[in-house]
Order: sequence, then C-alpha cells, then structure tokens
Amino acid sequence: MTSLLRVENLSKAYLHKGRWWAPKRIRALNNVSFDLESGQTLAIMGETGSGKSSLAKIIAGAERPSSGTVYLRGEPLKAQDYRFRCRHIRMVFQDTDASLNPHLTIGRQLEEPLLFNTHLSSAQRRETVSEALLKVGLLPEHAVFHSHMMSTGQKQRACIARAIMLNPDVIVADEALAALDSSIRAQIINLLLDLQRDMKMSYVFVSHSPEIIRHVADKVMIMRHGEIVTYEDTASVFNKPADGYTESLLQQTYTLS
Ligand SMILES: Nc1ncnc2c1ncn2[C@@H]1O[C@H](COP(=O)(O)OP(=O)(O)OP(=O)(O)O)[C@@H](O)[C@H]1O
Repeated sequence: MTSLLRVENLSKAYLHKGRWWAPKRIRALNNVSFDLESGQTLAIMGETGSGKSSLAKIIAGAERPSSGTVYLRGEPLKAQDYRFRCRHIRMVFQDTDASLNPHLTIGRQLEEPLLFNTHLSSAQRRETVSEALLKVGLLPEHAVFHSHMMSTGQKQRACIARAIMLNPDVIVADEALAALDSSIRAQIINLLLDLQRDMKMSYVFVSHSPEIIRHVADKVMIMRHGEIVTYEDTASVFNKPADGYTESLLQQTYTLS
C-alpha cells in the first residue's frame, strides 16, 4: 500500500562561506528515508545540529534538498510546486511572533490561504475563518485582533488555525511547543490530538522532550549527524533504547503539565 508521506534518500548540504577561508560544505542530512502513514504521528529527536529542522523544512517545502525526493500519496513533490504543497503539508513553528505578521489582523492571515487556493466568496471565507478559530479554542472575535493583543498560547492557536485552513494531510511542527509554559503546552498538545482525531491528519513533530514524544508519537526517529540512528514504534524506543545515544536523549527531563 502507498504511504501518505514517503521520504527517499534525502540529503542536504549547506555551504558555509567564510570571509578568510574557502567555503565549507556542511552535510545536514545524509540519505534519509522513511514512510509515514495517514493519521500517524512521527516524532523526530536528536542532538543540536543533527538535522531535524533541515528535514522538517524540506518536508514542508521551506528548504530544497540537495538530493532525494519527498512523495505524497506516491506523487513526487516538486520544489517549485509551492501551491500544491501548501494545500497538503503545513508547518507550525516555535516562534509565534516571527510566524504571524504584526501588521495584519489574525482574520486576514487566516484568510490568505483561502484567497490563494480556493474560489470561496468573501462571506464564505469569513465563515471558514470563524470555524477555524472555534476549532482551535479561540473566538470568531479574535479575527479582528492583531498578534500583539494575544498571549503566546493564543498566538500558537492562531498559527495552528492558519495551518489547518486548507485541511492539510500533514502538519510539520518544529519545536512548536517549546516556547509555551507547561500548562499552556498541555492544552496545545490536547488541541493537536483532538484536531488529529477529527481531521485525520498526520504529524511530524520535532521535539527535544521525551515526555511529549511519549504522549503524542506513534513512531520515533532518532537522528545524529544527519542520519537516522533509530526509527521504531514509540513503545519499543522507550522500553528498549537501541543505544547509549538514544538512551541519553530519552533521559532528558521536560515536563508535560
Ligand atoms: N540555513 C543554513 N545555512 C547553513 N547551515 C545550516 C543552515 N541550516 C542548518 N545548517 C546547519 O546544518 C546542520 C543541521 O542543522 P539543523 O538546524 O537541521 O539541526 P537541528 O537538529 O534542527 O538542530 P537544533 O536542535 O539546534 O535546531 C547544522 O550544522 C547547522 O549549522
């Protein structure tokens, strides 16, 4: 059976240009391959610089791979096909202030994906924005707010609302919970789980927190130096860590509540 998302032999190298020395190639990803099924959550863990964000950005189309292919339902995704990818794969980031435009109302920002990707009338767009705000636990009235009028938790809810506007298949969350305090974090996790159940989305979850990963993930991928060290069911990874590196990552303490 065809997987929802297939990542095949993905590699990424960055060129670090120095002023006094020759450009240096940094290999961020090296032949990474995996499959993600519909409705499942994959968590990606690894030490700083292991390639997690590079992988997340390439899946979401925010970065181009040096080589390799991402497939959605068996169809290869082309780097230039931004509109198609936008409909199906959306990204949620840690920094809500950088993600939201301070000059536009929340409603306008949520409406944008509808403007560019649908033929809905202005009244239908307003209605869809109100529905999305309610789905993420905000009020239709928040449509006229600017981001500076909202708490960090509310801003992350607005970012999630924007991500779900086009009913995507996959949401890529890169440390999306890291900036939240623990009680808000628990609420947002529950929101994401509810949305996943209702909308049958798959998640790719980059996180440093073993506790969150244990709670949300079906599968865990452990990365090191741009390569996959482990890719297994969550229970197997936690019950029997394959190596000392995985074990040390799982022993880091973060709190869920
Ligand atoms: N835009 C970029 N330009 C140059 N080098 C980059 C760029 N993005 C990432 N890198 C390099 O690629 C490697 C992998 O970085 P990446 O951000 O993917 O790792 P990470 O596991 O997400 O790290 P962290 O947990 O610190 O976010 C690192 O050596 C990093 O310095």
